[in-house]
Amino acid sequence: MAQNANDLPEQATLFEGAAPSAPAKSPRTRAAELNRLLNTYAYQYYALDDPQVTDAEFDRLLRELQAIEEVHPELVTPDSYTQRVGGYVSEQFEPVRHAQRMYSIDDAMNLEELDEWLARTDEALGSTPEHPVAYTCELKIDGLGVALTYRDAQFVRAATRGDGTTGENVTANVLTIGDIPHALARAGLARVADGGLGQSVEVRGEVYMPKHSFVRLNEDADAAGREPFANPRNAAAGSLRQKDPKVTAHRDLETFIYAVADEAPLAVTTQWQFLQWLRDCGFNVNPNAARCTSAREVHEFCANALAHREDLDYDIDGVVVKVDSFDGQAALGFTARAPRWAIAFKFPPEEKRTVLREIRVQVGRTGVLTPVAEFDPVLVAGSTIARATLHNIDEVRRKNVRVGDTIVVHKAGDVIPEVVGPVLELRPEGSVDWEMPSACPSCGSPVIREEGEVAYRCVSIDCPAQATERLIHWGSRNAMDIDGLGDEIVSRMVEQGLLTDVADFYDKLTEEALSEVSCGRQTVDGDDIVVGKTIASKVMAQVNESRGRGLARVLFGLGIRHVGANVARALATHFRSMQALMTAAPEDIAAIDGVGPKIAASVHEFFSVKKNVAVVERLREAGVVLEEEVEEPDAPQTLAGLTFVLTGTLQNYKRTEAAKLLEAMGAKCTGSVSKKTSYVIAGEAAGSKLTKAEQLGVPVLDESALEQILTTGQVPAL
Ligand SMILES: NC(=O)c1ccc[n+]([C@@H]2O[C@H](COP(=O)([O-])OP(=O)(O)OC[C@H]3O[C@@H](n4cnc5c(N)ncnc54)[C@H](O)[C@@H]3O)[C@@H](O)[C@H]2O)c1
Ligand SMILES: [Zn+2]
Repeated sequence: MAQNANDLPEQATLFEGAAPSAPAKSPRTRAAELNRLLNTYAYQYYALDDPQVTDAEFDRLLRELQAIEEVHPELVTPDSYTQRVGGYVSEQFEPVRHAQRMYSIDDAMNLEELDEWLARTDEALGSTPEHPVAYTCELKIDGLGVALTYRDAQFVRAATRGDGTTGENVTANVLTIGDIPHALARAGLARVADGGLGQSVEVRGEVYMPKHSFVRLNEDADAAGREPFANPRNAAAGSLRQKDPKVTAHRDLETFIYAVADEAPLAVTTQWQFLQWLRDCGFNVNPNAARCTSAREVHEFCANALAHREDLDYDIDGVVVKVDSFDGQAALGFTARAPRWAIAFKFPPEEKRTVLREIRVQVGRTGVLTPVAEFDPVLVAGSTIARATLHNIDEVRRKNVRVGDTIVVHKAGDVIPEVVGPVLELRPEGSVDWEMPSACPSCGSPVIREEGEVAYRCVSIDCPAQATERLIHWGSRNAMDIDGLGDEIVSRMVEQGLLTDVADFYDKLTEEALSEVSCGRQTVDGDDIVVGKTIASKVMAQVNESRGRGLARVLFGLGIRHVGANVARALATHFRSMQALMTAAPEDIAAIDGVGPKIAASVHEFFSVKKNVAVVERLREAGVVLEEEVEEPDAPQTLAGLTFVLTGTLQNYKRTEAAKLLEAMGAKCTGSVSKKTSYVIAGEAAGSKLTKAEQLGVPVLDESALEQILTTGQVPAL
């Protein structure tokens, strides 16, 4: 075990909220004030997907309110924040009343609180050394809770948690999420009271955005001058709660399902069995779960989860510990806002204090000036960070940070370094608000701020910073992916005139010249260290290889304003060749899903500049592929593991043709019926195979069922 949960990092004191020295208020006043704050913050968080304080700060305020109410029960009102499940129902969506309430989960902020809960629960359920109470430990996915309803085994509705009683109907949006089965798979239905027919089953889980997709989405937001999302949870919520499901479809969302509204019709008796049932039904279930029968095992699971938190491609904010047996759960029941049979062990936020030394302005490849906080290096969540983007001047103002401030930093969604805010008590005297420079720090041209835009930019065509950033961007991971092209080396090459535009990589740069470039470091004797032959040849091999990356990456790499990785892919998929895109009318570009007039205008503008067209032509001459091979997406392998036998005459298919289609979804098709056959599909005048199937009890489907399988990828309930 790499880390013991007892060694959890200490939590930094937070920067806002009631200062410890605030004059004592009456409990009633403070409780009212806390309720007001909590409601405001919750509204911004749930309704607007735009949190104004950190989760740790929010939880601290909630805890303070709970503590006051514990001592003064007379202050507990039905509408106190402690009595409700946070969340809002936006008028954008049709309201949905949940058949069973959706709850929050009480928190354990440290191991002592977790142990207290375990001891209390053990006691309530009469745990003994011979028959210890079992707990299922699961990762607490930091996403957005949703409820999915299946009727007659078919997906019919999705709703957000909302305020727990009423949620938002987001069915159309959820339909665009790839991993949600449209029909419950057979293996799971076998364990529903009447085979699933006529039953309405509501499962619950979390919609989340993978970390790598969150990073890409924010890169796109930066390229388009849109506001980035604060963390993957907000990105997921913002993406799902869209008026237009088409927008949702372009966002990468995934799910983990872990609960059911009413377990009565299911032939399972524990959470552990239930998770298997969900898998049998075809749901995505998180593989990192454990059934534990002692506090020690629960601790181990928590420590392990914390140690591996960063290896996961999704954000987790703790571990949920649940009483395993459904009978035990029923015996304990619920409070007003949470089940008594579950607890969320919350990971401490990895927040650190450091000192902001400088706000440096970076000139991006599109000329946007970005303020970047440079602070004393600190170790946060496993790596040392020393800078974080502040995005734009509005953000600098909102965060209220000044050079010289002691600041709190963390990693948003565990990945992106971020300044949380200043520790105001430690602000040095005489500090002043930071101002955007009026001239470009790279070329000295005056900077401008376009009407209605947050960004300041340098519009000088020959700005060397823009050239450098463009060249670095061309080599970046989501663009041409040229490994070994460090920022320092690129800017040296620009200074030395080796590189001016991206075509130079292919028709000008030589291994020889690259090997002589200084990499910005010096030997102890003060001599420049150069790139050298070995690295130069590796980089040039990557440059050569990058010729074949395809149109989408080229388009993204060119750094056209508003064209992020996702838009580039949409354009490449639609037009398939640079030529077609370059000659396309703006209306045709704008008509593509997820593009629109603003991007279309920007693309059109880019190709109306002669210099840009010349660079593209040189890329073509240098053998860079400017076409996109669009592969037809493979059908999801929803029938994997199933064996079919086709017999008789089908009306609309040849048997071989139908077999091919089933095989494309992962099924096996054989010629003879055995005990291993999952299904026989029988057309007209089926003979001995049908009889054999009936003898062996192999289920028989007709052509309309086949039709359903081919359209939904799932075997309909029998
Ligand atoms: N920053 C802010 O302004 C702000 C405002 C409001 C709320 N919040 C944050 O939101 C959270 C409180 O929200 P909450 O009431 O939804 O509680 P919660 O998110 O802490 O816990 C309950 C939720 O956990 C989810 N969950 C994830 N994995 C699960 C699993 N394996 N099993 C069961 N449930 C699982 C479910 O959706 C469940 O509803 C806190 O973290 C709080 O800090 C922040
Ligand atoms: Zn400039």
